[in-house]
Amino acid sequence: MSVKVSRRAHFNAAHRLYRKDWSFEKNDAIFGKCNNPNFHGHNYELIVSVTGEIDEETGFVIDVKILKDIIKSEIEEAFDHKNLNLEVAEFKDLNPTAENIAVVIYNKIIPKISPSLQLEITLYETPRNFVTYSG
Ligand SMILES: Nc1nc2c(c(=O)[nH]1)N=C([C@H](O)[C@H](O)COP(=O)(O)OP(=O)(O)OP(=O)(O)O)CN2
Ligand SMILES: [Zn+2]
Repeated sequence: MSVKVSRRAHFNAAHRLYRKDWSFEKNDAIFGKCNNPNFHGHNYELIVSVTGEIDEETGFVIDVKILKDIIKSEIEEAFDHKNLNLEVAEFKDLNPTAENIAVVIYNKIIPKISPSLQLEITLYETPRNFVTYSG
């Protein structure tokens, strides 16, 4: 019996969408107000979902306390109240779009959970814009 277990989390972060190898004009044409050189911020809402078989002894797919601690150490402590472009190594040369942030989050969490479990990341950049990545 396969069940999906989810944990919500959130972090606030600043970012700028642009490419260093493009002119300001080209970045402006592609990324518009998201290319503001002074950055802008979002209240990111994160849903981390883990799917797998229920353990017969515990009744858990994964203990949500373990999931909570992984999200805290791997994501919240690394991203919350940070400038993603300037302060988070993964985005030094990677545009911090919602898509790329979701992939980075997936890659940080996947080594911390059992290989028998499937991981899915849903990231809301705004209440209306969200992405989902599952490897
Ligand atoms: N595919 C993507 N498109 C956009 C991304 C992204 O990460 N992936 N990001 C942005 C901006 O960073 C930002 O999210 C845009 O915000 P905004 O347009 O203000 O979004 P809202 O939902 O608040 O806007 P509405 O006014 O409600 O439409 C842009 N594109
Ligand atoms: Zn933005």
